[in-house]
Amino acid sequence: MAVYTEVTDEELASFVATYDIGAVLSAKGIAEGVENSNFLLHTEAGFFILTLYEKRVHEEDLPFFIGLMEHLAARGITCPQPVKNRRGEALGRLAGRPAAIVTFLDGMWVKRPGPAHCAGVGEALAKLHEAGADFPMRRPNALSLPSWRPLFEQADGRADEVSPGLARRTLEALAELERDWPDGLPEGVIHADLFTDNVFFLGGRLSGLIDFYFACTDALAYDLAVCLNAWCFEADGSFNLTKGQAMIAAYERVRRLTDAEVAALPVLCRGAAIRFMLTRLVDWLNVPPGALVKPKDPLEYDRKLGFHRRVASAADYGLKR
Ligand SMILES: Nc1ncnc2c1ncn2[C@@H]1O[C@H](COP(=O)(O)OP(=O)(O)OP(=O)(O)O)[C@@H](O)[C@H]1O
Ligand SMILES: N[C@@H](CCO)C(=O)O
Repeated sequence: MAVYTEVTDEELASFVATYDIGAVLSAKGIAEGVENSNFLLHTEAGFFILTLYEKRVHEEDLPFFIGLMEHLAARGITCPQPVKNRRGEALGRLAGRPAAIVTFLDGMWVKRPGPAHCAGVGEALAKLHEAGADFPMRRPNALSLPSWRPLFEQADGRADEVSPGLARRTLEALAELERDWPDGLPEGVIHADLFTDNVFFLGGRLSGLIDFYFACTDALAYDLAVCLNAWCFEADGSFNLTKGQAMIAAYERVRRLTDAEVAALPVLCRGAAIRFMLTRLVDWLNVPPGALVKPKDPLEYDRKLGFHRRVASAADYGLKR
């Protein structure tokens, strides 16, 4: 459960009193997520999500995230909407952290996605890319290639404690990525963390997207690589070609990939895998004392990286041309 910051009843009541959403009836820490502290907030006006932004979210980036959620919603993407306080502000401070209240989205995330869910995500991702095209703000991806070696260094020589050989495999993959990382691909707003727990479904249909706190300006096809990693592998570590096909085809029905994006897909998938392996590794080795959080397994992404390093072309992910 991700609650890093505890909030007293008094602090919460006076924070909520600055909004027009009635008094607090209850607030429960949410048993999912690893990044921020999230609470399901029930007030006299209904249900909301209260988020306290933690270590990886920089306060100066919050206007980008808040503005993006408003921009996307205005273009038909269902995502949480920041609730403004009586002074018209979407961002406040609570228990010493930056904090916001956003609207509650109905739906459930799926633990075992099938090809139809993957198709839903492919379509939603391409629509998000199109809807973000005229978003005026920019935010560089703080977790792209230049950050990976420093992240590995934060693991402080302890990678092999997690799995023998992990340090060598990671350093080899990093060197390949530093040599092969593509330039000049079509860029725009990307979600950058569209994992299964950030996509809600209602009655089999995709009903909304959440957790825009890694969103940034980067190669659009990198976002597809993140989703192929997060949605299209089986528990035994194998890549499910049917799911990959469904996701890529649905994406391309909305936005066709360029030849350069198709050629770059394998290296982008390797990059996405190492990004999540490294943040998981650092978190695995540094669980804050007393935090209610279950760190995620870095080795899942080490295995995915191993698969991508053997891939020859985008056809191995199910792209048909
Ligand atoms: N707007 C929302 N409506 C409904 N439920 C939400 C909303 N925002 C968050 N949640 C719930 O809270 C959980 C954690 O939220 P979120 O994914 O934003 O946290 P996080 O710590 O940033 O997680 P992650 O590890 O995915 O980065 C979600 O899985 C979902 O159950
Ligand atoms: N989605 C990420 C956690 C949030 O960055 C992961 O599964 O590692």
